[in-house]
Amino acid sequence: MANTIKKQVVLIVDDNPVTRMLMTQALTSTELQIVEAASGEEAIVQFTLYKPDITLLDVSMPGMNGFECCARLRALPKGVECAIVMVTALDDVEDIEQAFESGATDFITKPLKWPLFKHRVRYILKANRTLQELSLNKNKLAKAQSIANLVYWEWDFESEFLECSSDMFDMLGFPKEMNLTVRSALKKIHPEDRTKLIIALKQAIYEKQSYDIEYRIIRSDGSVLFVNERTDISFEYGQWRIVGTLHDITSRKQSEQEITYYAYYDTLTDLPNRRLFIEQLETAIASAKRHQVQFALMFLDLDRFKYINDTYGHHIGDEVLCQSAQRIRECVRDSDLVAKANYDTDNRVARLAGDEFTVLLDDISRVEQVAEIANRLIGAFSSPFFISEKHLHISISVGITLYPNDGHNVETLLQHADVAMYHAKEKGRNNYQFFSESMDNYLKLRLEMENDLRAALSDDQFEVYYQPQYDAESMAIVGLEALLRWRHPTKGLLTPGYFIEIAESTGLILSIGNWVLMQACCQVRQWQQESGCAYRIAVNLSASQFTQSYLLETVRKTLKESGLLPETLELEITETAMLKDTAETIPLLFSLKKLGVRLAIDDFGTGYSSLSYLKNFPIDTLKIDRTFVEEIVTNSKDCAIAQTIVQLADNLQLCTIAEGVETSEQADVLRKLGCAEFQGFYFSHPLPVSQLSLLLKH
Ligand SMILES: Nc1nc2c(ncn2[C@@H]2O[C@H](COP(=O)(O)O[C@H]3[C@@H](O)[C@H](n4cnc5c(=O)[nH]c(N)nc54)O[C@@H]3COP(=O)(O)O)[C@@H](O)[C@H]2O)c(=O)[nH]1
Repeated sequence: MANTIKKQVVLIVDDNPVTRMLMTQALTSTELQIVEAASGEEAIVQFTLYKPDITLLDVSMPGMNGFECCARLRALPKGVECAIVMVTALDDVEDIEQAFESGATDFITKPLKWPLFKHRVRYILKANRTLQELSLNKNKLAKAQSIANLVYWEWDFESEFLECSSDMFDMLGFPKEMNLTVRSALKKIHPEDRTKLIIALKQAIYEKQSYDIEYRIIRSDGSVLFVNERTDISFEYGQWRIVGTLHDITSRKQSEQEITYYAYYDTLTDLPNRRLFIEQLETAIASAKRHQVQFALMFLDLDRFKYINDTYGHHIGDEVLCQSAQRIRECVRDSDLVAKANYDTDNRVARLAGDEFTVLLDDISRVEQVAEIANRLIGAFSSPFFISEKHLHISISVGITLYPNDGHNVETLLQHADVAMYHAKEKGRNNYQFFSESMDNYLKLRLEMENDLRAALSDDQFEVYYQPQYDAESMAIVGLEALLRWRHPTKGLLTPGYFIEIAESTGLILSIGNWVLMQACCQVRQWQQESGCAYRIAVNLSASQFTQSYLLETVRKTLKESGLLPETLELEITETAMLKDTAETIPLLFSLKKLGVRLAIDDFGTGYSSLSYLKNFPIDTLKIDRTFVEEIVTNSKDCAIAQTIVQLADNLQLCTIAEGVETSEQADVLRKLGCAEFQGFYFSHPLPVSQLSLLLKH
C-alpha cells in the first residue's frame, strides 16, 4: 500500500475572486489542499470544516473584516495552532500592529510578489509546524515533570534572574507574574538548610562543581516542602549556565519520618522508645566521658499499674500511661537543671516498656539536684488521675544511677537503675533510691533465691513441719499448725522468714500454698486415722492466696481428695489480709464457712483491729499474737491486751489460742485469763512428720 502523506490545508480568505484564484494558482501542489472563502463569515464555516494549517486572511472585506475574523478564528478549536497570515493592501504600521493584536502570526502586503509568495507561505507553514512541535514537546515535558513532581530552572551566573518552569512558582508559593531572582528564591529555603545550599551554589559558581542536595522550602502558606535539587553546569554561547531540577520529595521524606517515628518512638505516649533511649544513653556516656562530667539516669516504674490494668481494663491502663508520660515530661521540663543543660527535654524522657519510664539528666554537679527532681517526680503523682469518671491513685518508684560512679556502660547503668528501683519498691513504693553496691549484692542474693525457689517445688525441697496446739486445761494436743520449711540444697533448712516474701512477690506462693494445704490435710487425716483423735490442722493462707478467686474450689478439692473432715481444717488468715477488700473477702469467708472449715484470725491485735468486722465475719478463733505473750508476765499492758482479747472472744463465743508461749509462767497467766489453747516452744517446737508421729503416739 502506498504511503499517503497528509496534505497541509491552506484557507484563502478574500472577497476578491481574482486574488483568490491567483493565490490558488500560485500555491497549487500535491502537498497542499486549498480551500477558499469569500468573506469573514464564510471563513469561519470553512475553518470549522477543514481546520487549516495556514489561513491567508484579507484585511479589508465587506462585513466582517480581517481583524475581527482573525480573533474569532483563534477562538475556534485548533484556532491557536493555525498560522494566520494577514494579507493587507495597506503597508500601514497601525494595521500591522492591529493584526498582531487580533492574534495574527505574520502579515504579507499587497501587491503580492508572486514568485516569492509560494515560498513565503511554505516557510510560514514550516516555521509554524516547528513551533507546534516545540510547544507539544514543552507540554509533554511539563506534564512529565509535573507527574514526577519535578520543576526546572536555569541561571546564567551573570544575572540575578532565574528562568524556570511555571510549576516552580507554585512550588515556592510565588505569583506567576513575579520576576524570580536567586535572592528571592533563597529566602524561601528553610533557615537551617540555607547555608548548605549557599555553599553548594558558591562551589557551582567558583569551582564549576554541580551538586545534588536535599533541603526544605517554606512555602508562603507556611507548609514545608522537602526537595532534592540536582544541577548541571555548562558553558554555552560564551556563558556559564547552571541548570537544575527540583524534585518534590516531601511524601518520601514523610514516609521516611514515619518509619523513623515507628522505629524510635512509642506511639502511645509519643515518647522515645527503648531503642532511641539506648542510643541517647550511649551518646550521653560518650559526651560525659569527653567532658569529664557526670549524669544521672532515673528508672521509673508505676506502682500498682498491673492492678489498674487488670481491674479497669487496658483502655484505662493506656490512658494512665499517657497521663503519666505527660506528668513526667512536665516535671523534667520545669526543672532548672534541665534548662541549664539546654536539653531537648522531651527526648530526655523515654518509655522503655509497659509501665517503665526513664529520665536522663545531663551534667550533674550535685547529687542533691537529682534528688530534687526525683522528689518533684514523686510529687507529680500525688494527685489522683481522673479517667473515665474515676479517680485513680498511682504512685511511682524511682531508681537512680550516676555515671561514672555506678557504671560505665549502657548495660550496667540500666541494670543498676533497675536494682535501685526494685529497692524503692521494697521500701514500700512511692519513693526514690540511689543505687549502692550493698543494694546490688542484696538484690543479687534475692535473685538467686528467686531462681532457687522456682526449682524448689519441682525438686521436692519443701517440707511441712507441725507444731502442736494444746488445750489449756487438759494439756492434751487438740490441733497442729502446718509450718513450711525449705530444705535448701546449699543453705540448709530455711524457715519462711527467708523466702516467704519472695514467694509472695513472684506469685510462687499460690502453688506452694496449695501444696502445703494438700500435704497437711493428707498427713493429719492419716494421724487422725492412726490415733482415732480428731486433731485439728491449722494452715496459713497468704494474702494473695486469700484473694484468689479459685481458693474456695481448691479447699473443696483438697478436702475431697484427702478425705479430711472440714471441721478439722482451720484456715489462718491475718487481720490485714482479711480487711484488705471486705467487699470480696466477706462473701469468700462465708463460702468457706459453708464448706464447714474453721477460720482463725492470725496475729490478732497487730493489724487494723477494727473490732466491727468481728461481728460481720464468720470467725471461729482469735490467735493472740506472740508480741503480747512475750512480756505478759512482766508487762501489765500486754497482760491487759491479752485479757481484753480473751474477754472479747468469750463474749463473741470465739475460741482463743495464744501463740509463742515459751514459759510455764506465761502459760499460767494466760490460763488464768481464760485463754483456751496454747502453742509455743515451751510445749513443742515445730517438728517434722517423723518426730511428731512419735509425739502423738506417746
Ligand atoms: N502463707 C504461708 N505462710 C506460712 C506458712 N508456713 C509458715 N508461714 C508463715 O511464716 C511465719 C513464720 O513461720 P515459722 O518461721 O515457721 O514460725 C512459726 C513458729 O516457728 C513460730 N513459733 C511458734 N512458737 C514460738 C515460740 O514460742 N517462740 C517464737 N519465737 N516463735 C514461735 O511462730 C510461727 C508461727 O506463727 P503463726 O503462723 O503466726 O502462728 C508464720 O508466722 C506464718 O505466717 C505457709 O505454709 N504458708
